[in-house]
Amino acid sequence: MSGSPPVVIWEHEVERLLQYRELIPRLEEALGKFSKRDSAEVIQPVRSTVPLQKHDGFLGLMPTYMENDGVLSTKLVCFYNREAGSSLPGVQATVVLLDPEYGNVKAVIDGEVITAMRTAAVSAISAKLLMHPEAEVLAILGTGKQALSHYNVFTEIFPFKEVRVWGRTREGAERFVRSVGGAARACGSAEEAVRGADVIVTVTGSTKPVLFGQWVKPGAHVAAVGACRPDWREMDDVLMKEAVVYADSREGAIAESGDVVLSGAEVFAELGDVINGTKPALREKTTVFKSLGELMKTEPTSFIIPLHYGKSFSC
Ligand SMILES: NC(=O)C1=CN([C@@H]2O[C@H](COP(=O)(O)OP(=O)(O)OC[C@H]3O[C@@H](n4cnc5c(N)ncnc54)[C@H](O)[C@@H]3O)[C@@H](O)[C@H]2O)C=CC1
Ligand SMILES: O=C([O-])C1=[NH+]CCC1
Repeated sequence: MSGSPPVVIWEHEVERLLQYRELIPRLEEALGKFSKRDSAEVIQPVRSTVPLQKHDGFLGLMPTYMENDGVLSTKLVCFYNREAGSSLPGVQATVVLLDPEYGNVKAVIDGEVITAMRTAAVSAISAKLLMHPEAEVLAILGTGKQALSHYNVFTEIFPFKEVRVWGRTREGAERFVRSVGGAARACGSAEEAVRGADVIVTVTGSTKPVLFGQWVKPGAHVAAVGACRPDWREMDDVLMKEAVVYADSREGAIAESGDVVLSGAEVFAELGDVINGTKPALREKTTVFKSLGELMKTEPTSFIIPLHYGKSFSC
């Protein structure tokens, strides 16, 4: 096996193979394993980041090893602070799967769909655990790739009665609404989108707060996905201090989230702690899930390979 060249699996194939109904339970299991901090289950250091100063962006290196599952991979992700109207992508990713025994590369997999779907699936897990069970109104701030994957999974698995979308430009929000067949409402301001919402998803490239605590309904759940640098924000101090804060990785949130670092908010628990039953899901409180994306690019990667080979492939 070590002599075989790597297989290349690209966007359309990943799209064909990944399904939320399979991804969500596998990610729940992986989040739980990670929070046990058992090195035979998952080793995943906080992402190393290389600044791309000239291009106002960063390269993130995200290795994971799951010894018990025999899976070793790293994601390479570039993310940028783009000007309004830029036609360049905000995030680009590739996942490399290695053989842990030989050290050779087994597969190079497009990371766009994995990043979009995995991130949205983990936010959906946070909402499953932390939102009010009768939540009716979803607000999405942002209109890019993550906005679309979050719209797709949240409307697939929860019965929201209303979906509101706000974007940096009115046209962007209207374009987004048309792209999902008109089932959402474009809002003229973030405040209009957020007031009274039960669940709020922030998926912007903003480096300054776009979501303010004074707008947020008590008891709402916020899945905060953007602002993955220690000096970038999506939420203000009021919200960060009022809410109970959960994260995918405690170390990641403390090192990389400007909303956590600059507000001084405490991370109450990881989602994996809630899944493992070691920390409570405080649904009645206002909750923020701070997603850094640290976790489990490996998990979808590992099951794409057998699916690609019609289940008969052995690693
Ligand atoms: N937590 C995680 O696991 C992940 C986080 N991200 C982050 O999520 C965010 C969204 O990612 P994508 O949808 O892939 O990017 P994208 O480039 O497709 O979309 C970004 C959206 O943010 C908007 N935006 C940019 N600057 C803004 C500002 N100052 N105010 C309001 N809106 C603004 C853009 O108009 C666009 O609608 C980025 O910050 C990205 O770094 C992306 C992937 C994974
Ligand atoms: O996990 C991920 O792919 C990213 N997190 C922050 C920017 C990209």
